[in-house]
Amino acid sequence: MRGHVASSNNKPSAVSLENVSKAYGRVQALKNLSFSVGEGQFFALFGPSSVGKTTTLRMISGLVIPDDGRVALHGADVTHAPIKSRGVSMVFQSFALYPHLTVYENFAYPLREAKVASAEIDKRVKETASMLKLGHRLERKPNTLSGGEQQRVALGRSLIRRPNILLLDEPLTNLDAKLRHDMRAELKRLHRQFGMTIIYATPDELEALSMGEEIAVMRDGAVVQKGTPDELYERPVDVYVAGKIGAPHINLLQATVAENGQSLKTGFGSFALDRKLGAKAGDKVFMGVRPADLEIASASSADLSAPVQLLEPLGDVTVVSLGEKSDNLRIVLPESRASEIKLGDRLPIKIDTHKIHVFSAADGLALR
Ligand SMILES: Nc1ncnc2c1ncn2[C@@H]1O[C@H](COP(=O)(O)OP(=O)(O)OP(=O)(O)O)[C@@H](O)[C@H]1O
Repeated sequence: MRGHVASSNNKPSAVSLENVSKAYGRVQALKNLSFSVGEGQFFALFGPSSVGKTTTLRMISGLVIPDDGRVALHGADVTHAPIKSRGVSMVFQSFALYPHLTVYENFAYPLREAKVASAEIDKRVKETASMLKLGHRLERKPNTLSGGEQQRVALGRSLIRRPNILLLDEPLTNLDAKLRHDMRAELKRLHRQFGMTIIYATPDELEALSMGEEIAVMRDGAVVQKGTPDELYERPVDVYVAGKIGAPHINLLQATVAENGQSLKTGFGSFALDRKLGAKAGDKVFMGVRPADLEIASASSADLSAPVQLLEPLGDVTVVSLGEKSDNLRIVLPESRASEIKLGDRLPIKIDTHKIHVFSAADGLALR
């Protein structure tokens, strides 16, 4: 996939991985993985545990050499280039700080190594500490800090070098909810201010969607789909991506393609589609519809009606599950509307047919 090296405007990508593979003994951590990241982009690498996110970042930084494939930075092949020459800085999930040095000296260390002048070091240490709310901890040693504070020191030690490419491996995992929220905003601000390329690995969907200008969704050591949050939400390539992107999760109903190839039969009745599917009558599929694309309608305009099985209040909205047997449809209602509803009530529902996704039951791929 040579086309991955350059972005659409022919400028080289900041980072490009082409068909890289890596095995650890019998574990195939990465399999023919390819993706590219534009210069200055905030890019998210998203997928569950063990999918290969850390291995991918380590390969970009030079800590792991691929068994096969090619790694390029700014258009130059670095597959076998030494770590130091790459201009890449990585914050690990399990951060390693210098235990005998104070927070100040942990921050200053990479700059002293790079022979930066003391006045500049002092300025940057204080700036970084204040940004990470560590100004009052500068004289402490790492082992006297909380896990979250230690993680922020690790982050600061990478940021202070103003790297061209910053790799962040689940950097906010150890922080409490409030600090995570603040740190996300801080990272976005830093990105705007310094314009470096950031690749941010996370198993957290909301984090990937809120941080990433583009997101690569990973499964089994490969990228299944790369796109903006909207592209992934609107046009998932398969049932896996559809299920990973969007909260509450997309509804997936077992369905059969009807005679005309243009409607689906489900446990909730038949639904006309706005297009003819590339599938045969009788083919088994999944009909995907997002909770947000269902609404309560008047009885005369409803596409289906079903009893309320479960009400899950989430504060300002409530997730309402409808259905009788195993088939189940979730819709999201404002709390004010949901408060009028009781278990067992039959609700008339309208589906936005333009928003129906169809996936092959055989291989999970989207049928357009
Ligand atoms: N040094 C290693 N030796 C052996 N196996 C490894 C090594 N590093 C990674 N693996 C294996 O490779 C696979 C991918 O691991 P990786 O750490 O890249 O996943 P991840 O998506 O970052 O997961 P997590 O979110 O849990 O960190 C896993 O099955 C892991 O056990």
